[in-house]
Amino acid sequence: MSFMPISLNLKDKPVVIIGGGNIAERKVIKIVSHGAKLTVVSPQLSEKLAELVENQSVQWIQSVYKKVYLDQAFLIIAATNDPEVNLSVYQDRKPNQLITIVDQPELSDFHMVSTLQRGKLTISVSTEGASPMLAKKIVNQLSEEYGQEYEDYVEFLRESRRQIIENIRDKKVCRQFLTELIADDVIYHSEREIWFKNRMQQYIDMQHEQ
Ligand SMILES: C[C@@]1(CC(=O)O)C2=NC(=C\c3[nH]c(c(CCC(=O)O)c3CC(=O)O)Cc3[nH]c(c(CC(=O)O)c3CCC(=O)O)/C=C3\N/C(=C\2)[C@@H](CCC(=O)O)[C@]3(C)CC(=O)O)/[C@H]1CCC(=O)O
Ligand SMILES: NC(=O)c1ccc[n+]([C@@H]2O[C@H](COP(=O)([O-])OP(=O)(O)OC[C@H]3O[C@@H](n4cnc5c(N)ncnc54)[C@H](O)[C@@H]3O)[C@@H](O)[C@H]2O)c1
Repeated sequence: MSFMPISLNLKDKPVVIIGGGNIAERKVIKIVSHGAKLTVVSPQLSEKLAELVENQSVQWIQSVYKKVYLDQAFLIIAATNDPEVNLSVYQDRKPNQLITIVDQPELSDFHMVSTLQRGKLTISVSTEGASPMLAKKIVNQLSEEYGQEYEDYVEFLRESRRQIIENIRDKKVCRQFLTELIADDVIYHSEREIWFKNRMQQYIDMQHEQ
């Protein structure tokens, strides 16, 4: 079996995590940063999770696991330290609910991946549970090649692409210009906005001459 990587928009989506320990904490911090509506079900919470509950970033149901808590969930994470409880969460889920069981990668519908974020650029690495540490190591290596400068660069690409599509009618020319934008010397160009403006003018002039 192989897992297909996709990017999820979790804004305001209900996510339920069973268990409030170290592993739940790591998952919660990532999920909250993507705007999900998170509920943690657990008799106890780690210190950091308690802080998130305190500042209302996360809702806490102070209880042991019960099936009813899964009702509204879009995603479910079974993250207790009791394999039997994690397994019942798995068995109780509805067919349209996606679940991760932190101690059973092969039963899970999805895995959290190791990611490098540079603004709108996301690089994700997965080993499907074979070695999360290797995933992390590869991300660390990539973080040197794709430094902070990519955040501004990808913003520049987004805006430039919008302008190109708006102003250049010929699809082939459009593609040629878009390809020029991803050359290495553009990434590190100190005055790339000016370069882009001039280049755009050249393309527009060529368009008028035809
Ligand atoms: C990517 C990352 C995201 C995140 O968790 O946020 C993540 N684990 C991370 C770190 C990490 N996890 C573990 C260690 C200790 C070293 C070790 O044991 O290897 C470290 C290293 C560290 O902490 O530095 C132990 C571990 N992890 C799993 C098991 C269960 C098992 O294998 O049975 C055990 C053994 C439990 C035990 O028995 O002790 C299972 C899963 N962990 C996953 C994701 C999913 C598969 C992702 C993939 O393979 O690519 C999957 C299947 C399910 C899931 O949780 O979604 C995050 C990357 C770090 C980062 O980027 O910061
Ligand atoms: N996926 C991963 O990345 C990863 C990494 C390391 C370990 N693990 C696995 O994750 C498990 C949890 O690890 P941890 O370090 O977070 O453990 P932990 O002991 O810190 O936390 C366990 C949490 O589960 C809660 N809990 C226990 N029984 C419960 C129940 N019936 N209902 C609701 N909550 C309940 C506890 O109150 C506690 O908050 C480990 O047993 C291990 O198998 C997974």
